[in-house]
Amino acid sequence: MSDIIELPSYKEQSDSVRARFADIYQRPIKLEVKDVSKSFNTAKGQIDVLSPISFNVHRREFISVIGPSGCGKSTLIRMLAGLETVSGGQFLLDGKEASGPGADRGMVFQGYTLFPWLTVKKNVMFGLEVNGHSGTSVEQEAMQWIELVGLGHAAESYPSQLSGGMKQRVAIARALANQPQILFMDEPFGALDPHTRSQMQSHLLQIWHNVDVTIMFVTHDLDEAIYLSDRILVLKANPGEIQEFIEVPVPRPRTPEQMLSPEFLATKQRLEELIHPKEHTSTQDLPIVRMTSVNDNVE
Ligand SMILES: Nc1ncnc2c1ncn2[C@@H]1O[C@H](COP(=O)(O)OP(=O)(O)OP(=O)(O)O)[C@@H](O)[C@H]1O
Repeated sequence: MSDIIELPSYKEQSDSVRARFADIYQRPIKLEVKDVSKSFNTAKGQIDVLSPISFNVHRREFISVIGPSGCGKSTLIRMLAGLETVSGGQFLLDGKEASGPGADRGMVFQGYTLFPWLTVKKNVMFGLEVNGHSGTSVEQEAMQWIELVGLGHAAESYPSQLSGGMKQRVAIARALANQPQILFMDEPFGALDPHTRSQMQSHLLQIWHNVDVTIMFVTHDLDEAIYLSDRILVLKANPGEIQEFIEVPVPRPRTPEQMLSPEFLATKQRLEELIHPKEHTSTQDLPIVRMTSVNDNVE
């Protein structure tokens, strides 16, 4: 008897998943990306990093962006966050052309970007004050966001007293405190150990469940992309282009146990095909590398 499990197509959706996507597409378009491209002028000449790409993101969607190294994921997110100029095309936020950074867009990076000389509470208050909030309500507002990310007990701690996961929770609180329409996250959990990373993923889903915010999340981790997202934007490199925009067929609410479900594995298989096509070679195709003497009995 064969022990190979036949996976369903990643395009197969249960009724509840299909209904969820129908609901998402009915929501207003939060972000409309129209033929946005990017080239850099370098000493060696012009590098075309992103070909014109177009896509829409609906209100309260969770979108992940994945693709091989150098395909332009960070560049795309940085342009949409207003931290990098676009070379061509435009993007609209709530129907209005956006350019430059604004309080309507928040950003969380992989590196810890907290001020080490300020407490957790003061770090979050700083973000609010920079964006024009003032008065006694700033402290209360900051505390609300700190509680939301589960760090009420650490409000008076300094960043050096926090673990990596806690620092990223403060960064999320600081970004959300300005109530952005879209939160851009660039490999925010990339520096965390696997256990903390998976805790942070569940935590982020919980935060997103409680806050009216649309999220675009860059990651290299296929499991992370599937676990978190409604849809996954898969880019290819040289130049960066959209390969596929995948609707994740895994039902919500998500739990880590779903990572072994047929629909999760089918989606992962599809992402592997798109991102690591060369790794789908048989071991017979690999060159033989002899690192031991052929006379050694190693088996
Ligand atoms: N300021 C810049 N000047 C010149 N080239 C740049 C600049 N920023 C990015 N690039 C180039 O653009 C390409 C895309 O970079 P980007 O960081 O967006 O890719 P990425 O998909 O996020 O990569 P990774 O997965 O490795 O983080 C790379 O070849 C990079 O060297």
